[in-house]
Amino acid sequence: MAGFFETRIEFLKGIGPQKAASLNKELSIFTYADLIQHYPFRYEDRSKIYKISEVHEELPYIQIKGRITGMSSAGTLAKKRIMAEFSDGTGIIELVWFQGAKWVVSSLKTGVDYLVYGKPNIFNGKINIAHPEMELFMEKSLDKGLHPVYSTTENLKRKHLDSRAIAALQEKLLEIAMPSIQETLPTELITRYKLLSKKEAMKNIHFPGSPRLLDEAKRRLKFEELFFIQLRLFMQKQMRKENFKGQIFRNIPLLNEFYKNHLPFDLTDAQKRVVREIYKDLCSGKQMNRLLQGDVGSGKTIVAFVCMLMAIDNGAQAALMAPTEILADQHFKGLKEFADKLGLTMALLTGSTKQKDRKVIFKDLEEGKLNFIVGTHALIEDNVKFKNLGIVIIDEQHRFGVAQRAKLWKKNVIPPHILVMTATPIPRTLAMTLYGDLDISVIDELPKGRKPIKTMHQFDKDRIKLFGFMRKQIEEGRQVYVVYPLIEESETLDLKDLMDGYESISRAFPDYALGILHGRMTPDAKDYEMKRFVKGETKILVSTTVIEVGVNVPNASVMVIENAERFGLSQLHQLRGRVGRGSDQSYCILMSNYKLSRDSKVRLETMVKTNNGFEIADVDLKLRGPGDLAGTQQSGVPNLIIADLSQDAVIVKEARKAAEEIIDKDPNLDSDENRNIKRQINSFSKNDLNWSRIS
Ligand SMILES: Nc1ncnc2c1ncn2[C@@H]1O[C@H](COP(=O)(O)OP(=O)(O)OP(=O)(O)O)[C@@H](O)[C@H]1O
Repeated sequence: MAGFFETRIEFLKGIGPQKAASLNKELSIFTYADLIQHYPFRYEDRSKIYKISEVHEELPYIQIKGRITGMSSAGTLAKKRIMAEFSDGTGIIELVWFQGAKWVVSSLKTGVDYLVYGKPNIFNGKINIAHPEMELFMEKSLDKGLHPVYSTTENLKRKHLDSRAIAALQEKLLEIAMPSIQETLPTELITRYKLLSKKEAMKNIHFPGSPRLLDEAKRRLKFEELFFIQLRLFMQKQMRKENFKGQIFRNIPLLNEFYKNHLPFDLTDAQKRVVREIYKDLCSGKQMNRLLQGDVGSGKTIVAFVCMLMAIDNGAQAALMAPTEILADQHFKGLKEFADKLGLTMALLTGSTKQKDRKVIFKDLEEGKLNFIVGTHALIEDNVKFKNLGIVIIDEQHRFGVAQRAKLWKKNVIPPHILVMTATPIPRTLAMTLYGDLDISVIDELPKGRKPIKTMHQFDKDRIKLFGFMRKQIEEGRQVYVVYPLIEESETLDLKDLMDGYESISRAFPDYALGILHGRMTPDAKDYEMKRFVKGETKILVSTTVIEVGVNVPNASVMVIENAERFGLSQLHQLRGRVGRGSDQSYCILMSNYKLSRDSKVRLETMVKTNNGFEIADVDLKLRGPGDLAGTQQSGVPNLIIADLSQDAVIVKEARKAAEEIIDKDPNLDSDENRNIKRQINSFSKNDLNWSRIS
């Protein structure tokens, strides 16, 4: 019954044009497929009755049975609160209704038993339930089993469809839909991963037969959703490997010379391993698409340079793209030293490169006079053309979109090899989904002699102690960063904080030169301040987060982060990564006031507890959820219907493994056992539906 699920919902009995309009508008439900995939967001267990004496605020939704023993009200007319005292003989709990609940007073009775359902909260030291669901108690109301609760069309009052009404629609739809629900996974996978069938899963996700069946239904549907995402990623990767030839860069004379004569240190084993992995790709004849993950300070830049040499060694050009001007500039200066020693030509291209210099750069690039170029996203512009671009290295990919990555491809007849470097640790589950079509290399080792950074959390009142500590470090020859938050919405206010901070530090350190750095300064002024700090002329750099990513001043050993509670975890980790880049013991001091939200507390405690970027990323993902991780919004976190990347790491791994094995064995899904998958995929491309849609 192809097309059944594309039927518009107004054809379902009980949905007239008004209800349909409200479902369309409020819940984006247009078709049977949309409705059946409008899964409950929680379930109510109406079989258990709690004693009031057992109730505490940590419990989720609960049910209690008892009588109203008194009513009262408080507040002004506009903000009126109505309270009922509710007792079951073991204790008393308060039920509360806020404004607009006049009917409560008139409809509630004393002297009769009620079943009350809601979420217990604590208010003024007392437990209460706000806006509970209430019904007169009858034996039959103690229904066994779990009841679905759906998000509803609350805002359109007149055409309101509450959760019960939606449940009734689901019941009707399921009944007629059953014969059309097709299995989307091969039997072998269902058996191996002990999954429910699609039909069973759909039935139980809406109307669970038991808590165990509900868990299994969720697992099955999450698995399916993630499996098809992974499958698509592997298919894309496979297609690229088949269709795109890569330039072969086998000769490495310059690289050898650099390695023997100019490399300032021995590469770590992890760096060597990654260089080998990349070299293998560049000799393979296939286009490389690789993600290089390495924690802050793990030495990715030198690996990038070595890879660029591989291209230059074979007559091609290389490009390195950074997310900010400061960083592009720093890469340029760092790499120029090496380039000069090897007699290579290079240029820097950013938004502030002057027009007349641009013209020269464009010409030289196109004529092949430049071996490599470092820049910001200015490199993506259409008028930047190369003679033969062999490799593109993108630092901090998550700030560029996937689309921008694709644009770079088109800069050469044979697409350039692409290496994406990221220091922001991405939790593995997210990396698998965001970068699942890339091969991944990891630098999981810091250069020798690095001491773990000591992190401390201090309160604002400890400032005198802090200044004493900073002074001691400076006297020992080190330098200090003091970072203030700068959040766009409150930029003026934050800038004032920064200036006040700068002034109080200059009063406390009249004998030392200070620098200041923020986003509103001109590029020249920023450059001047940064240079002074790099040279060691300024001892303290008071800055906003413009120094967040990649800035490398190995002599700086103290990072003070003001209002640390206002930063996200990955940002704190990035900032901390600006110290501990040399062999000195380094410190990170997180300053905050006393009043901290629960999340801020977890963030600061995590920072104190661990230096490991991946652990930090996992906590971050749990706190914020995948869609919200810094910079990932536009870069392809898929819109998931049921799976949750922050909770479902195990299922992501299983689904990925299953997808990989299938594509390895049967890349075109031709075998009989994969026909369910193929049918499903064909239906996606035909209808352009979400990848987890039912066929
Ligand atoms: N094998 C090594 N031995 C000693 N020092 C090294 C080694 N590799 C890199 N370094 C030095 O470590 C510092 C950090 O390296 P780099 O700037 O490449 O880090 P990164 O991985 O880019 O980190 P971030 O993402 O924080 O910028 C630099 O001063 C670099 O010269």
